[in-house]
Amino acid sequence: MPDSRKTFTDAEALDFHRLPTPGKISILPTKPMATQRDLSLAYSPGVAVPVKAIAENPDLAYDYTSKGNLVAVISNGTAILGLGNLGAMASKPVMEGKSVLFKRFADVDSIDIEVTTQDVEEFITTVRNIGPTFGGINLEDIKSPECFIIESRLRDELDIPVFHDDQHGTAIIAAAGLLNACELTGRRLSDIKVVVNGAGAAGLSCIALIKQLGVPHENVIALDREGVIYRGREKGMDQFKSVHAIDTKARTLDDAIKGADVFMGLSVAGAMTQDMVRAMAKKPIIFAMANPDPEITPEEVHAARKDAIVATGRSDYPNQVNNVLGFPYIFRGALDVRARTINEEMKVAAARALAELAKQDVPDEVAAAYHGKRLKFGPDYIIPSPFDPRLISEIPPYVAQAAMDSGVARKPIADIQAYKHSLAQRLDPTAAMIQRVQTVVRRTPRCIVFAEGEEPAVIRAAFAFQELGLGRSVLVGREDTVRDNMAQVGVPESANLNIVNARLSHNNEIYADHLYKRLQRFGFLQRDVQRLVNQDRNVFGACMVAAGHADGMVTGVTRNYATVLDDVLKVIDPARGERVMGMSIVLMKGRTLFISDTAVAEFPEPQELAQIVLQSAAMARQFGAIPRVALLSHSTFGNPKMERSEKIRDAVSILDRREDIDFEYEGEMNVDVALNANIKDLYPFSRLSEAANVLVMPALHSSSIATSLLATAGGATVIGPVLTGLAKPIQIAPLGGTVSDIVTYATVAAFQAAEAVEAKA
Ligand SMILES: NC(=O)C1=CN([C@@H]2O[C@H](COP(=O)(O)OP(=O)(O)OC[C@H]3O[C@@H](n4cnc5c(N)ncnc54)[C@H](OP(=O)(O)O)[C@@H]3O)[C@@H](O)[C@H]2O)C=CC1
Ligand SMILES: CC(=O)C(=O)O
Ligand SMILES: [Mg+2]
Repeated sequence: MPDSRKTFTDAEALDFHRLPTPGKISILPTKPMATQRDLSLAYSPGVAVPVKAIAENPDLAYDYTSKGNLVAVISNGTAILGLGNLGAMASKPVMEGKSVLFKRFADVDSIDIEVTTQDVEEFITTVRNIGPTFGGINLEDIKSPECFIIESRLRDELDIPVFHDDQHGTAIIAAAGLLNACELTGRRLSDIKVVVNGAGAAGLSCIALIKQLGVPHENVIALDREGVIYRGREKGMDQFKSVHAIDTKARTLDDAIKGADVFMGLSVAGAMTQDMVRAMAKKPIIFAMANPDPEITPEEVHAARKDAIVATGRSDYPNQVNNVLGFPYIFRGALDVRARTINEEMKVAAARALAELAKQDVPDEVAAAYHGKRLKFGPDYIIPSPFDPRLISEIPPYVAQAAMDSGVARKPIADIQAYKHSLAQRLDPTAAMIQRVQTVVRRTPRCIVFAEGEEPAVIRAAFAFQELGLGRSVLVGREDTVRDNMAQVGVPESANLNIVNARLSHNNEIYADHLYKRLQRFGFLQRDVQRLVNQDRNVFGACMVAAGHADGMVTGVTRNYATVLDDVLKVIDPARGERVMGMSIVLMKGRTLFISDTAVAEFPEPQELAQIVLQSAAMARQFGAIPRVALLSHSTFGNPKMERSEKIRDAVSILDRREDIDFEYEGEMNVDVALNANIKDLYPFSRLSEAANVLVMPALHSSSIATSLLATAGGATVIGPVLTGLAKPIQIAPLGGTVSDIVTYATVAAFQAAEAVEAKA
């Protein structure tokens, strides 16, 4: 079945996994390993001290090793998503994916382990023997009924949480969705008739949890490949299915679905038909949760019934009922109290907390995940989105509290409110920032010119930009070449990308006139500017933006920064009262820094530095930060006395004389004083209330060296230099930039254009 929703090609999925480094995870040290002394402490002989301590008291492994924040994702590949038994090795991409989601959503360190056995005893022995290494074990994609035996035995034999995600993770999310869908359709759990297709790991666990929440045993019909699981059936039965067998005349899904209120699919793609949907009760609730393709698509359901509430396991439809909403947060809460297990109380607490969260007002970041659409509790929003940044603070405290109340916490949390507040800081700021930018862009989609439109990477970026709902893309280039390259990189003809050939454009004359007016007194003849418009794609693209035929431009992949900037400045002036400058956004764990000027002014004078401070603060604000600006130097508040520091001191004095500054700034100071709260205590008169987040550098070489160093040696993500101070949004991507670099810069250009529109409104 061709998947019309897919926004990537198979080749892109493979490249994503292969490049730049194979796989999705790596391991980082948390201690310095630089000196002989470090080595003596970390390894022999220093390591002997914690070894002896743990030998005496194994619980100390939580204090002296990474155990307490480490979860193993373990599979044997016997039920990979809905793809079936494809073996341990084939399951590795999914398991790495789960590991990366643990980290991304809940800052849980996680490693995937694929066990190459389908023998239950062998699998149990393997996991039992390696179990104590971890703070918890997440079993994944192990087929039923073996998964039930494996999980139950390991839960008994290990004193850490062992959680089969496909069973309980899925059940928790499905139960949360069901609670809300019932509320929306005026149903009580005690009255509903439920059909569950798929009586495996996920299906049977969903049935158990919804029964625990109040759905009567007789009201649930379960089906497997053999049809209805009725009392007395013999074929294909086992003790786990038998528990849910009921007295019924129904034998097939067609029989069972008649008049049902709820359908839960945990089986395979295409198992449900439109006729079955039509046969259900009023306002049917349909959770088609098979992955990667559901039992029935939302389009098919809605074509058959307008009154249905539909959920799937996929991220590209509303109502994603997927265990990604559960396992990161459930383990976060469990690990933080060093829980011995994840029990029923903790699961119910998670389900109820998730259901409640969907009813609260939705923040912008969530809207971003839904292409800028505002969400409100209702049929298309019964469950929070996986990108909801509130999940990390809202779900784990309930899980932790339930663990404490039910007596399975080794280390109770004394102040649960303080714990709740600490959780948000675990999120990587990169994702939050990108989401904030995308929210604004999607709310006001803009048209962006990709000046180097014949380049394969640029074509792919333009396609991705449009597919991500960030705006319209215009490629500048010769149509034949662009189309040939589109075919080569697998961008379909139907992609609807606008291609403009500079030489053939009917606006050519307008652009040449515009340029001639600007350049005639700078040695350019009419024919010179005509040649520029025809031949220089940066000039042509910038002319499109200047004339209002596009909202912004991205370029820079094929030419050096200075040349590109020079081309652009031929066409576009600085904004009134501003200077053209570059700001780099540096994202490191727990910290976002804005560094400027990283692009233009080589040795800024005091007046220029003051202007850089003003623009940097404004831009940091645009990106969602409360600016605290440090004007950096080699010296701190006059020590040591240096000639170059005088300029910085003068810039501070200029700022001091202004009366319109509504943000914190201070200088001159060295970077350690700006960023290190302890050193800051030596200067109690400093006007920075906390560590600085905007660093204004004394010169271009220092800003450029600092940002490159952070990126290469410090592992930071650096976005930029983001160009600012031009009258129109133009962004210059790095020479040889990747597809994702180009998309990022195009998004920033679109963000600046959208902000300008919003500021005018
Ligand atoms: N959205 C989510 O978060 C999650 C979704 N899932 C999805 O649920 C599905 C099942 O996963 P899981 O429980 O782990 O796998 P299992 O292998 O444990 O169970 C699969 C079940 O589906 C049944 N089945 C297979 N084909 C059909 C069919 N045509 N009609 C009715 N029943 C059928 C099997 O029947 P039999 O017993 O006769 O073999 C079995 O009971 C997968 O598609 C998976 O992607 C799973 C976990 C989470
Ligand atoms: C989501 C998931 O775990 C599955 O489909 O198996
Ligand atoms: Mg799974």
